[in-house]
Amino acid sequence: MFRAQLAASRAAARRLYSTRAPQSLLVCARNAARHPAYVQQSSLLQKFGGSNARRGYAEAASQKFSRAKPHMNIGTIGHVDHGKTTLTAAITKVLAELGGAEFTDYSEIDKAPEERARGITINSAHVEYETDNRHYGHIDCPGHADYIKNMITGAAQMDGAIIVVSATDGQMPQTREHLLLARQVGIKKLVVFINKVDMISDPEMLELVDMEMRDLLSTYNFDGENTPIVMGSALAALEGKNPEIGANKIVELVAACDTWLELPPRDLDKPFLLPVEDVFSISGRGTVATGRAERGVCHKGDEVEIVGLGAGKMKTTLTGIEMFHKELDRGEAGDNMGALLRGIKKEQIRRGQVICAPGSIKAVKKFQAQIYVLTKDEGGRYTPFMEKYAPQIFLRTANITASLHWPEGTADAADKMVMPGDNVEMILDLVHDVAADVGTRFTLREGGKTVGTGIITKILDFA
Ligand SMILES: Nc1nc2c(ncn2[C@@H]2O[C@H](COP(=O)(O)OP(=O)(O)OP(=O)(O)O)[C@@H](O)[C@H]2O)c(=O)[nH]1
Ligand SMILES: [Mg+2]
Repeated sequence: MFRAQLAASRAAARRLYSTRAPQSLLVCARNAARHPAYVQQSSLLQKFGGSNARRGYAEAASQKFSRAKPHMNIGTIGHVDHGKTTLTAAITKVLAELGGAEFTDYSEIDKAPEERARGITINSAHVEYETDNRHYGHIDCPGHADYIKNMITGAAQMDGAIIVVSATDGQMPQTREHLLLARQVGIKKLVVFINKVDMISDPEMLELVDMEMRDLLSTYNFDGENTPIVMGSALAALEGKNPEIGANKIVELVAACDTWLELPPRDLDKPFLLPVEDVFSISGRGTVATGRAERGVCHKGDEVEIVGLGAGKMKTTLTGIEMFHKELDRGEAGDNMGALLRGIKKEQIRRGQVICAPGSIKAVKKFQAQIYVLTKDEGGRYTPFMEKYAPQIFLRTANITASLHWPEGTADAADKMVMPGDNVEMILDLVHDVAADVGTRFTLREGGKTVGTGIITKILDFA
């Protein structure tokens, strides 16, 4: 169905193009011709991330606060029942009293709405709050599977997280699994909240949990030594009792987020990258590649590189930038643009490649990735697969066959099955090279349906 859609939108784009002045660099194919991941990404972005969240904030802020605070997406992660939702509610409560949030009660957070991310249903609640320095979007998921899906698909990308661990249990399997996933999806820093201290009378016990958590953080390559650890009771804060372990600790926790968690670089500050969606040849002017700029800024006259699908490192110059049939001197992340390329023939560039700042991204042929395999209810496979399974991977606008293998040293690799619903780390061997980095997300498709989603954790082979 997607192919048909794509063909139709391209045809529409061509028709539109043929009715325009030939000088026009066009960007007509943009909407429906976009990679499905793009459609998802942009709608999700609108919903949770980027500009809309900021706009939403700006609207709220215009009534109360200054508009100038930077935005950051965080969330609560950790083992089942350790108090993630209670803590989320408590943060909104305490900050509401300080004028930086609207109180969202436990029950409202826990009946999280369903969101669809690339065919995967994720239950997640989003709340917002702000401190003196920042505006936060905060995500809490009701179930372990939802955290896994959310983190791998980036349905609501977390730039940092609060890992909640109950003082009564200490670290548990999902504490570890969420830490590993946080590492895999590129979260660099975490803050720890040791919860339920109201149930512990022995201070040595708390010290033990503190030490254990620092060790565990270091095991997963976080800065265990310096990570702030706050001990308190989310329930006390939510119920407005014992401020010394309740509200005061929430204030301390939020201050730790403000100072320890680092703001992600804005898309505009990253090196320029434009995934090529379509290519046109415009008589008298040359070759134009169209697409939606993913990150960075470009200017007319910039030197750029074409990467992926056997391009090597083809260098060229951006001789024109156009949006909505107007010529511009500058394009930036989020723009649907046409890029006129000097000395490049139409046959030399194609959908699936990227146009980027020279040296900013490499073409890869083999990588390791964390993959979530969709269940049949999510539209995925009915049956398990084994090593050497070869689906199509959709990465930005590229569509490439890849074969899956277990990492070296995996026991019983030849017999090991991957079941729908599994979260696995595997190696992908690509038929063609593609521009990609650690942290790049992709989907796995087979017979026209999405069967999985993944994020690159390690590059193993460059083109
Ligand atoms: N005594 C005590 N109980 C707490 C505290 N924080 C949370 N709880 C209780 O622990 C239970 C689990 O809390 P939740 O906030 O639902 O935990 P969760 O981590 O969101 O759980 P899942 O979403 O199911 O993984 C609830 O019964 C809470 O009332 C606390 O500080 N002290
Ligand atoms: Mg919960």
